[in-house]
Amino acid sequence: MKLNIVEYPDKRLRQKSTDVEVFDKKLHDFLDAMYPVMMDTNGIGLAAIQVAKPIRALILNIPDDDGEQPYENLLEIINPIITHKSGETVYQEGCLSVPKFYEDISRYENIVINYQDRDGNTKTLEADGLLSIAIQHEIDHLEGILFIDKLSYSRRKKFEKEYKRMLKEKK
Ligand SMILES: CC(=O)Oc1ccc(/C=C/C(=O)NCCc2ccccc2)cc1OC(C)=O
Ligand SMILES: [Co+2]
Repeated sequence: MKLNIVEYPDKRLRQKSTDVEVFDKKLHDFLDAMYPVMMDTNGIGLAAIQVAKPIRALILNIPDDDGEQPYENLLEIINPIITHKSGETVYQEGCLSVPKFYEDISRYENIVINYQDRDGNTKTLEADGLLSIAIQHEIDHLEGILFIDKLSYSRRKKFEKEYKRMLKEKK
């Protein structure tokens, strides 16, 4: 199945995603189809809503020390729940649905999540660093929240102006 990335300001990105209930081949095929979409656009994280499927599923492949993203680093996180969060960290985030924009966003430094894998098995994951940031960024997508929503009023205004200009140039 060919999946295309939905880009801001498309209203579909604002939908709240619903829990995955059935862990069948259809789900597996969809997760398999998400992977090249993320990897072909230099992504490190992608939520299902970004390919127009409002289900609580996200994939991550955090680059390792030499910047590689081997397939075995792929994380498929379904129905995530954050059970612990602490500390604070700031990172310049980007998003495949908001191309060419990067902004400093504050997130929790450490989180623990419960989630299910593609077969419905419940797992627990403790994360810090880039993985923690990425998980929080992607879980926001499941609530219809984008990283640009976290900008101050003035920074958001600046973003909207620049983004509108970029959209006009694209036409
Ligand atoms: C031109 C452009 O838009 O560049 C990009 C922007 C963002 C991205 C990917 C962003 C991404 O994977 N974000 C996942 C969430 C996340 C944000 C910050 C830290 C961890 C995880 C890739 C880009 O490269 C291309 C070719 O699109
Ligand atoms: Co994103």
